[in-house]
Amino acid sequence: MAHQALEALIFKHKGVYFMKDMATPEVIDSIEHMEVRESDVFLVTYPKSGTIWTQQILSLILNEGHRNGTENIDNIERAPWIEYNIRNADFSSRPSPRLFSTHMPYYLMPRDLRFKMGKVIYVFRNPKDAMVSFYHFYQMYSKLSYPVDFETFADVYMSGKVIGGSWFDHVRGWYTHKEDFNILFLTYEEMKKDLRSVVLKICKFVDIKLDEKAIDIVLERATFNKMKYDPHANYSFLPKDLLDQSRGNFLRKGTIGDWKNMMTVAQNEKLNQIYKEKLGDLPIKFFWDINEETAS
Ligand SMILES: Nc1ncnc2c1ncn2[C@@H]1O[C@H](COP(=O)(O)OS(=O)(=O)O)[C@@H](OP(=O)(O)O)[C@H]1O
Repeated sequence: MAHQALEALIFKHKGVYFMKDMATPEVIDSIEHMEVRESDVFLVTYPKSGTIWTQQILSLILNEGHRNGTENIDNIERAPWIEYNIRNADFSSRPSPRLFSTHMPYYLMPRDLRFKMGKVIYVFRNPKDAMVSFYHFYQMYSKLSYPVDFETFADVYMSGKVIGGSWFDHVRGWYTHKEDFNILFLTYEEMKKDLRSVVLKICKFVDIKLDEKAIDIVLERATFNKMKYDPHANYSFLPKDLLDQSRGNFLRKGTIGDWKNMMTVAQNEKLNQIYKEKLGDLPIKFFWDINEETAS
């Protein structure tokens, strides 16, 4: 029953799951033909992997008005989702450089990106923390008629029947097709460990030169505590009938290793096994705990 409640929120299209009532197969299919500009930046993530954090960083890097607080633009408007265009933004009339967000797999992206037009920033997070964050997100998701327990959620997540599909397929797909795109890979964990280096990497990738003072402002405004209370960044602007943040916060804990407080030994072993089967051959390393010195 609880499994059914979760599955009722999504629909499957071309091998991956989307939020019901928020996207249609026609819109998703049309994205392939979207015209891409050289200066476009597509932020791609599996859900709960650092999307809104990176949206904030990119908004700060690309817009002086965002850094000095003179503009009044929500990050969802600045970096609209291409598959969930809830504010009906007219993508073609947006000034450059345009910024877009998406949770889509590589094979549904605009075709022009394959010709190395535009830039892709792919941020991924270890699958255990992404799962725990996702579980808490579902508690706030207003379309879910009653709370789902963690055991059920972990089951559904590991089978990939959640928004965005399987974490394992998403990461594998993007990682093994990276040569097809002009792409920068980042991890949530490296952002946590050394945000300055990540911000410098992003600046280089998007070809923006900022002085030290501007970099410091980006770092300061992208901290967890600053973002938690920044109405342009914390997604409090989402309608309550979509996400009810009185039941939790989008900016919840913002750390590495919270999975240890939630997952049972059996769940952890099961996830490790799936990881080994699906990604064991790839040279990907993660920090699984905030105190780890080197990724494993
Ligand atoms: N500034 C900053 N620092 C550290 N962590 C941050 C920050 N901003 C967002 N977050 C954490 O990112 C998690 C939400 O992921 P997403 O933004 O990808 O969610 S979504 O896919 O767009 O729904 C969610 O993780 P959890 O706290 O583990 O739930 C957020 O807290």
